[in-house]
Amino acid sequence: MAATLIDGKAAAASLRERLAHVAGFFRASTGRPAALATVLVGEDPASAVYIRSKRSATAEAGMESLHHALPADTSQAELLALIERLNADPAVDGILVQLPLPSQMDAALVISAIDPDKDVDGFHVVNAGRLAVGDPAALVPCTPLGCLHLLKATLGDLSGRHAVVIGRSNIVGKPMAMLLLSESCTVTIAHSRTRDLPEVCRSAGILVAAVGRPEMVRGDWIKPGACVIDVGINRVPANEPGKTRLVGDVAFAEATEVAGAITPVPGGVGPMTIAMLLRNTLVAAHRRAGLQAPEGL
Ligand SMILES: Nc1nc(=O)c2c([nH]1)NC[C@@H]1CN(c3ccc(C(=O)N[C@@H](CCC(=O)O)C(=O)O)cc3)C=[N+]21
Repeated sequence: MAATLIDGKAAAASLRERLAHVAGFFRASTGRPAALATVLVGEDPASAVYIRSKRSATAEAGMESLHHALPADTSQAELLALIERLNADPAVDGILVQLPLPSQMDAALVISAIDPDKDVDGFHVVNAGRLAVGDPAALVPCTPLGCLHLLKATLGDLSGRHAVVIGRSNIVGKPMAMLLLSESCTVTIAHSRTRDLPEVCRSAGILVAAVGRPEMVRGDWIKPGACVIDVGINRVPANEPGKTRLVGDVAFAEATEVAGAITPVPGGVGPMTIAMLLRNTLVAAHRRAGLQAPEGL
């Protein structure tokens, strides 16, 4: 029996529709749109594509997209000066500095310069700390937030389930584990050094793969009926010469024969990441305006 396909594209579309209503409410109550400032340094083509989708999603939801494109040879001091201006600008609710940054920049230092209450990526150590201690003021990284949304939509209450997260990055693995813990899951964080990784994965009712290795998770690593969330977005050579295709961290064709439900790549977690960026921007905007954000946003 093939697994249920978790349609992230559809879930993201319906979330974005709801967010557009909230954005309209915000605009009507404050007389200004919620605004997201994006910063792109250099011309990495993949980053340019991602920024374009984020900007068009922002505008489509009735929010303002303020973009700053800086040349690849921008100094760190210049970037920090821009962040200071955006921090001080009352019309800016969210600041996103697209990663990766060019090599002359220290990404951790740049992120630490962002006002935590405008840090809609949730990458600032203050937001990581807030998430870790369960402070509702936390802005939570968009990708794990999107994964959690899909898990709850698929499974309902997650409490007591065993979740295995493969990957320990600050952007996905660690915050994902924190979110699952806050939902009362039993959480295992596995990684490249984990002994008997397939066996650990086989114990998971919820398996989140965020390692960045194409199709690493095989069908026989999956517990029958498990819910599998594939965070990987890996570009690999396609059958046709010169062409590429996207695959996840999970070998989809094998996994779908075993899992109860699974996200595809593309069309799974990726679209949810962008929807959650809009969500975080609206949350930040409401807080900054002293307004109560709608329940369940
Ligand atoms: N400061 C910062 N914040 C980020 O959130 C951030 C970043 N930097 N750097 C790059 C990564 C990557 N990322 C994605 C967002 C959407 C899709 C997405 O929508 N993917 C589609 C299609 C992808 C395609 O066709 O290439 C899908 O999975 O269906 C993917 C990846 C956000 N990132």
